[in-house]
Amino acid sequence: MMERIIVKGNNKLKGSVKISSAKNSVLPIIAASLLCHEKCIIDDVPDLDDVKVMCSVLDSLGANISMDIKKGTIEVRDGALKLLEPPYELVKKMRASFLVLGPLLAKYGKARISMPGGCNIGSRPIDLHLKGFNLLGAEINLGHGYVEAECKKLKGNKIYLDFPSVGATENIMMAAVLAEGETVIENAAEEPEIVDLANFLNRMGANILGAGTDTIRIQGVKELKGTVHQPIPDRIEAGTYMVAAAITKSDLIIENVIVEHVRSIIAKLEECGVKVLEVPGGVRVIGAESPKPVDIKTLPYPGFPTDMQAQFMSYLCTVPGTSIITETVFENRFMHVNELKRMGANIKIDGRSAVVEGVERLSGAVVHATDLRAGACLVLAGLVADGITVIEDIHHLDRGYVDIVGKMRSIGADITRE
Ligand SMILES: CC(=O)N[C@H]1[C@@H](OP(=O)(O)OP(=O)(O)OC[C@H]2O[C@@H](n3ccc(=O)[nH]c3=O)[C@H](O)[C@@H]2O)O[C@H](CO)[C@@H](O)[C@@H]1O
Ligand SMILES: C=C(OP(=O)(O)O)C(=O)O
Repeated sequence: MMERIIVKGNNKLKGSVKISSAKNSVLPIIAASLLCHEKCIIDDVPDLDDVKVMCSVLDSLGANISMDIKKGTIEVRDGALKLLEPPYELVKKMRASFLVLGPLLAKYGKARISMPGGCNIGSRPIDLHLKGFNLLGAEINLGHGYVEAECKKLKGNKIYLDFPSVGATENIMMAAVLAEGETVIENAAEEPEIVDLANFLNRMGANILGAGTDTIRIQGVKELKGTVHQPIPDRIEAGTYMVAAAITKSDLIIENVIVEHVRSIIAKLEECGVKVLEVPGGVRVIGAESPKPVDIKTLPYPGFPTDMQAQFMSYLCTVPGTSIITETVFENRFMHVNELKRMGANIKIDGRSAVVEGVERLSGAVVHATDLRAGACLVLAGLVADGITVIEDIHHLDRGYVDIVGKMRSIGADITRE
């Protein structure tokens, strides 16, 4: 029998909850530790399935990697690899595995990796990653579902991204740190996780300027050394608990939040009438008794994150009036709509927009998580639904939320896993 999450609606939440380190920072940082032979230590790593998969990818290549879940540290050392081809079985589990391509190419001049393919939120091509590697001088061959990349020595170049892709910016940045000369990434992604990765690389001895803006300049260096790193807090996990406070009309403290990273989420909550106060190390969120509808458009950072779209939709399903949510980052990220409708939500999809009419009450139902954030949106809806919500396919949640059941229980939610 598959595990399920059971939520009983109607409890107010209270107290405080601590946010873990950012999954989307830790994954590229683990990949980046392949770039040197010395020991890299990553502290406070979140206990997530995706992090374990990334460790297995490095392990499969022959890197000496260990994860101490209790202490929350990962150590990677002596990356004398025996293999430059991560196994398909691991790559297909998680798209972020593709981020080892940049480091492998830079350090070993060669790699072979299966194409990650589509997933529930869109087709997710990798053309921008490959265009970048190509401009750095790599020869790329595609065939039989694999990408083969090879180069003698990468050479810096100017790379314009047609879209500020997070993964392409990271992959190209990791390849360029060991290339000869200067690389300039234009229209680069500006997400905080890009800055965290650049800080990690710079501490290893790389020379990267401009991470966090749309132009990143990388001067190649000969080699990198080991370092110790503490990743940034997870802004999407923080946003999810902020919405938990809003949807249940509760007063919650959310600890370990960099407020700057959640500005767009705060702006939208405040537009609804929710109070968000800055407190030392985090935020206090006080739900609105009579919230107002809002329109939301997902955009690359600093715009509203697509990874918060589903969770915010759950909230807006309970806010009287009409809200319009437009998804511009992924072409198919409304899989949660049908599940929310099973819980009594009134949502109509019109192209890349969802028109949400707030309903008086959601009703508990058996629903299934179609992807990670869809799973979170169902937990949030379950917190206020009439009766019992049963969420299936919760392995998606284990990819990206540290102990969501334990954390929600600790603030008063009636939620169990069985
Ligand atoms: C592990 C990780 O960090 N995942 C995040 C990362 O995913 P990921 O790095 O995959 O997302 P991207 O920023 O690359 O994708 C954004 C858009 O660009 C398109 N695209 C991307 C690459 C490419 O070569 N060609 C192309 O067309 C994608 O199809 C998508 O429509 O950023 C997304 C956007 O903030 C988040 O939702 C994910 O949680
Ligand atoms: C879409 C996400 O992750 P990934 O890019 O790993 O699929 C996410 O974190 O919401």
